[in-house]
Amino acid sequence: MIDLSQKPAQPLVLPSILAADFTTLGEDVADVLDKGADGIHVDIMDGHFVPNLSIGVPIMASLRKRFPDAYFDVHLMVTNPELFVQPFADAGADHITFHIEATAGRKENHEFDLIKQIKATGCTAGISFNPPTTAASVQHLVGHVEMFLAMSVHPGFGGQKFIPEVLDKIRELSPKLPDTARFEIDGGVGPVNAGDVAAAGVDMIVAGSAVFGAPDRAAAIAAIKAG
Ligand SMILES: O=C(CO)[C@H](O)[C@H](O)COP(=O)(O)O
Ligand SMILES: [Fe+2]
Repeated sequence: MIDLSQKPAQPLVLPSILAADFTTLGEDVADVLDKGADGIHVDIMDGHFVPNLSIGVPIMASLRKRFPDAYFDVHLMVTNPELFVQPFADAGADHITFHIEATAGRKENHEFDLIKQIKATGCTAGISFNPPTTAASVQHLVGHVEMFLAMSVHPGFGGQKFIPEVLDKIRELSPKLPDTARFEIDGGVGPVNAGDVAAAGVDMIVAGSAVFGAPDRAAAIAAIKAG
């Protein structure tokens, strides 16, 4: 089980099930957990915040039922995160990340209400920010969330090309985090750039295609951890 308050010796690797085969999802998840994955990244898309749909609460519940001890990192790419926090927590999420962009135009301090709502469920809370969003836009949440998630692709689809400019934002923000908070990156990360992202200050790596699409998943996970 991942404890976000502890800095890991090596970056943690969380395969995104967006790149799994949904007809054999349980087998794919069992396989990557067996091959060294530290947890599973669950991408939730509403067709509104991002131009794609993915999965919903029943899949989360089935995964938790089959994998009672696994760590599930839920990434909400939705316009109204407040509607989905409790359902995903009830379905078995350990951690819930929402997007700062989803709070634009909402009432002042909406992000603090969301963080409070997530923590009230017993989950840890994360804030995500898209490639065009500055690190300064989320800096006021240092000390309030257990995880920062830098998107290194435009959210909505797996298998996209890594946007290297995001590394500058990670270098800017990561030294400001307390030891008890983690920095995650999501999108286009694999063995070829894992060393660069770790050097920039990331200690949790989401990898979809680079793990599920690898001929040797154990080797891919080990290579991402090793950088
Ligand atoms: O949030 C996401 C997309 O919005 C996914 O987690 C991400 O794209 C992972 O997939 P890959 O490693 O294939 O890029
Ligand atoms: Fe994601």
